[in-house]
Order: sequence, then structure tokens, then C-alpha cells
Amino acid sequence: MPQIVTTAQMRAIEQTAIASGRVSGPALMERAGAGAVEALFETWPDLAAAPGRAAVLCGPGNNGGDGYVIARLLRARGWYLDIFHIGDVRRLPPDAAQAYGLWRACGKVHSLHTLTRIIRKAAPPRYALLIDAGFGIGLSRPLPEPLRAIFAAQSRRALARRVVAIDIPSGLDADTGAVLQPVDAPMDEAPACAGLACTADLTVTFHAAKPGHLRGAGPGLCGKLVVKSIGL
Ligand SMILES: NC(=O)C1=CN([C@@H]2O[C@H](COP(=O)(O)OP(=O)(O)OC[C@H]3O[C@@H](n4cnc5c(N)ncnc54)[C@H](O)[C@@H]3O)[C@@H](O)[C@H]2O)[C@@H](O)CC1
Ligand SMILES: [K+]
Repeated sequence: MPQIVTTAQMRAIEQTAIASGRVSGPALMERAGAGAVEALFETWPDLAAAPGRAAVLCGPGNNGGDGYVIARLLRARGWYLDIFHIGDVRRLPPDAAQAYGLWRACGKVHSLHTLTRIIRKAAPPRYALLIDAGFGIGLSRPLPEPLRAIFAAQSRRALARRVVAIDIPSGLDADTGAVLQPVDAPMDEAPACAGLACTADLTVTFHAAKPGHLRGAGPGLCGKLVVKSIGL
């Protein structure tokens, strides 16, 4: 596997593999989800031994699809899952929609606003794990406000004991390592405190690291970086 690929190179590698008929998009997504679960249990064996409760943030693209695969695999291992979808599930792209459909045979999906209400309560539930499958290499603009409030709360460890980011922490540009800043972002706060990006303890990426994991704000937001093969 190469050590670093840009987002354009990653998309080209995936498209070539899919076009050759060697693998399908949904199969790649299954491999990504399985790789993420493997990495998190390798990193935290205590979580493999004692299933707990996890919150999964699922975004509007294929990163969200990875989240639905992971939720299904964790449920099969005895975890309780609270799934929060960012956006409208009816607009998911095809591979992610398929992963969503398979999850819906196992459990419910809540809107992101439900989690916003939970974090406003005096004593929010502390999840064993927060899974950030919000945005991956397709992030194109600053994070929406409700998600920023959730990541700001998590920067105070208010929500979960551990955070795993799928492919890249949401809010971080995978090519540049920059945190995308909205015009109303507070200038005097660090990106994590302002919720402009997810601060992870573990980031699981696929095939190869992306430049943004290793540059700029990347190392500070990714935590431990694990690269998993998806057979490309
Ligand atoms: N079959 C596949 O396509 C596979 C995809 N993979 C996963 O898919 C990811 C890439 O998927 P996508 O290209 O769909 O990209 P993303 O899932 O990162 O998100 C793209 C979507 O989010 C929207 N968006 C971007 N920034 C936003 C913001 N700030 N607020 C609201 N909406 C925003 C875009 O308009 C687009 O609809 C990878 O990072 C990886 O996690 C892996 O599962 C491997 C297989
Ligand atoms: K992510």
C-alpha cells in the first residue's frame, strides 16, 4: 500500500477497482466498516471484552454509510447503539443508502437534533464510544452548527469516553489538514473547543493515509492513526 494518497488519488483508485469489476462500492464499504471495528478493538481490547453503549454520527455521504456498517457490526457483538443522522436519509448516495437499509433492519435512527437536546440536559449520558462517521474525504464546507455544538461538548468530554473518527475527523480537510472555518467562528477559541472539528482518540483510514492526517491540525485532531486495507 502507498503511504500517502490525496483525496483525488483515493477516489481514482476506488473507481478503477469498481470499474474493473473486481469489487463493488458496497463491498468496499463493508470492508471499511469491518476494518474500523477491527482497529477499535485492537486499540481498546477492553471494549471487545465488554460491549457498551455507543453513539454513531452518520453523515449525508458515504462516510455516513461506513457508520451504518459499523453500527450493524457492533450490534452483532452485543453493543447498544444510538444512531444520529446528519441531514435527510432519503438523499443518501446509493452505497450509503444500502448500508442504511441494512442497519434499519436492526435498529432505529434519530435526527442530529435529538443528540443536541441530549447534550443540553444537565447530566447527559456518557457513551463508552462516539463514532464520527459524519464527513470523510467529501467535506466541502464548514460543519453545520448542530454538529459544532456536539463536538464542542465532546471537547469537554461531556458525551463519550472515547472517540473514533472514520477515515478523518469531521471538519478536517483531508488534503490540507486545515479546519474549515465558518464566518461566525469565534477567533479566540481553538478549533476543538469551538467544535469546528471532531477531536478523536483514534482515526481509522483506509488504504493509505491522506495528507490532512499528517499536516496542519491533522495530527492534533486524529489521535492515533490506523490505516486498514480494503483490498484495493
Ligand atoms: N463505496 C464508497 O463510496 C466508499 C466510501 N468510503 C467512505 O466514503 C467517504 C467519502 O464519501 P463521500 O464522497 O460521499 O463524502 P462524505 O461522506 O465525506 O460527504 C459528502 C457529502 O457531504 C456533503 N457535505 C460536505 N461538507 C458538508 C458540510 N460541511 N455540511 C453539510 N454537508 C456537507 C456533500 O455535499 C456530500 O453530499 C470516505 O471518506 C470513506 O469514509 C469507504 O467506505 C470506502 C468505500
Ligand atoms: K469522519
